[in-house]
Amino acid sequence: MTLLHFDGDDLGHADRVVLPGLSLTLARGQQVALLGQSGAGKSTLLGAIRARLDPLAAWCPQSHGLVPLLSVYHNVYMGRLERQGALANLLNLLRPNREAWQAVESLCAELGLDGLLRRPVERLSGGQRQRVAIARALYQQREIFLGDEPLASVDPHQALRLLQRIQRQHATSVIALHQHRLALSHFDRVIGLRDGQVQLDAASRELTLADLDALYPDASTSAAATSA
Ligand SMILES: Nc1ncnc2c1ncn2[C@@H]1O[C@H](COP(=O)(O)OP(=O)(O)OP(=O)(O)O)[C@@H](O)[C@H]1O
Repeated sequence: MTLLHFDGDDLGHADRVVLPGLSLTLARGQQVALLGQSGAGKSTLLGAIRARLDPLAAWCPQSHGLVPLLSVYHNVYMGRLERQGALANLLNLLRPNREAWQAVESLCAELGLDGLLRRPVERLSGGQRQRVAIARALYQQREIFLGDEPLASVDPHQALRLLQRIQRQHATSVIALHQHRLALSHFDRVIGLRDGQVQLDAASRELTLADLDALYPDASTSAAATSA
């Protein structure tokens, strides 16, 4: 079932079109990997998809969007802020309610963040912050998952585990990533951007690593990406 359709749309930013005349259809029930070299427009496309799908989509941004001074618990809890009234949120900031605490605790345990709920995010490693950002997106409990390189700062084993966790909860996802083997093995469809266009859009089972390499004109980038 069609989820959204871009029909020759110019996507970009206030003063700059990045993806001119973009045509693309996304369907429910598809796990989509979004590839392309740095600057190809992955974040721009994800932003446009997010704007169309809100409030159906959970969002895990590239910059993580965490509040460094607040605890892991509070950062994850923020995923559902808009579902509660202001007073409930304020009280929960001062003194977490037990139900919310348990839910966040069990989610964090699944992501290898056990024992860290009270720690300010500024005192976490890059990979731990990444997992907090994923936990916050999972905590949103939306139908669709949109992730802008959510697996960038974790090791390959963790990346696989986190991806499986994300996809178990979301039958539909669009995730920007640079791990080509994962794109072929754990996604239904690969969309590849290059030179402001969708250069590749195919079922992952029909693709090879060489097809994905062609999205990266810089050979060294390509070697780094495919080795993951
Ligand atoms: N807010 C903005 N205003 C104007 N131009 C922008 C803005 N954000 C990004 N761009 C430009 O749009 C182009 C695409 O950027 P985008 O962030 O979408 O690429 P990307 O594929 O996500 O890159 P990366 O892998 O490095 O995150 C780049 O040339 C970038 O400089």
